[in-house]
Amino acid sequence: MSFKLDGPVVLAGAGKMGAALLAGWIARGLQPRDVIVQEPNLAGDAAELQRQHGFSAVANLEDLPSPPSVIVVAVKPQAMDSVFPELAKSAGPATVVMSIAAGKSIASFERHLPSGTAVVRAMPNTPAAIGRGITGAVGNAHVTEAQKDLCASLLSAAGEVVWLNDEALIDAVTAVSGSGPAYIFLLAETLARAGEAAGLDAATSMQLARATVSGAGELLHRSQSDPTTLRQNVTSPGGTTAAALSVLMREKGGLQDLLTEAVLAAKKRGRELGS
Ligand SMILES: NC(=O)C1=CN([C@@H]2O[C@H](COP(=O)(O)OP(=O)(O)OC[C@H]3O[C@@H](n4cnc5c(N)ncnc54)[C@H](O)[C@@H]3O)[C@@H](O)[C@H]2O)C=CC1
Ligand SMILES: O=C(O)[C@@H]1CCC=N1
Repeated sequence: MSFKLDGPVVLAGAGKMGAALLAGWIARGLQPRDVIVQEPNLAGDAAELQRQHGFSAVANLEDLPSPPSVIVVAVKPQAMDSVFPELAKSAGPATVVMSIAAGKSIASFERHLPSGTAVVRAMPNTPAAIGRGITGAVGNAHVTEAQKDLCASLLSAAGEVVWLNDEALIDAVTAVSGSGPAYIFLLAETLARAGEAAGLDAATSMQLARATVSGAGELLHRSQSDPTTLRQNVTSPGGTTAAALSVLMREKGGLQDLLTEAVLAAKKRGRELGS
């Protein structure tokens, strides 16, 4: 994968999501000398990546040596007010600012950045760490084709990219795929506990649940069939799966109701984080 750069790629915030993106970029050929991480507390996966690859790190955005091609903002939405003034000083006229912060609108960045600054708002997810993430993204009118290509290269190093033509959809993307991995991990946890209730020991039940969730995910990934067909393939008429699905798919309070309520709660929280 090629990254066309006029200046460094700066990652502001190398926590869980920032480190996942960074791992993807380096794995797909972004040279560590082209990366600067801004992180007041370099630890965990990001510190390990630095040990392995030796990119530079600074504590503050004001310490950057030259205007970046792109600043990827991966700090918590709640911390953004302290980041905006630093961003405004460090972004040059050719810098694209790409935020992955939940809820934070393009307009909130534009208010703090010099007029005409290119801003992309993106929402990735943690499978980015293994190149199997998916990101929804949308840019403002100042994003050039070259800047869009650069952002697309950085995001596609982490998996699939879906460009949206309406920023209003980003909170829904956040609720489905940004937060979505947590729903699937909860499914694995819950399935393991349910296995214990059915008589299995904890370790065996977790082994079965983990392999089932990851195997079903991989089958969905590789198969041409849609999820409905794959589900039907498991379900023998009058059999065990049908018995379980009659509980999960019951008309009131079934998985459909619960997941819809959960996704709408995540979407609402995204809006709140932005205001
Ligand atoms: N964790 C996830 O699954 C996803 C997270 N996001 C977004 O990514 C962003 C980061 O989330 P996580 O990586 O989960 O959080 P995190 O807390 O693990 O990482 C945030 C990092 O930003 C650093 N940071 C850098 N400059 C900072 C400053 N000036 N003030 C405060 N902290 C500063 C913190 O030290 C920390 O390491 C959030 O905005 C979140 O909405 C987006 C998609 C998925
Ligand atoms: O929980 C959050 O707010 C972030 C955004 C999407 C996933 N994690």
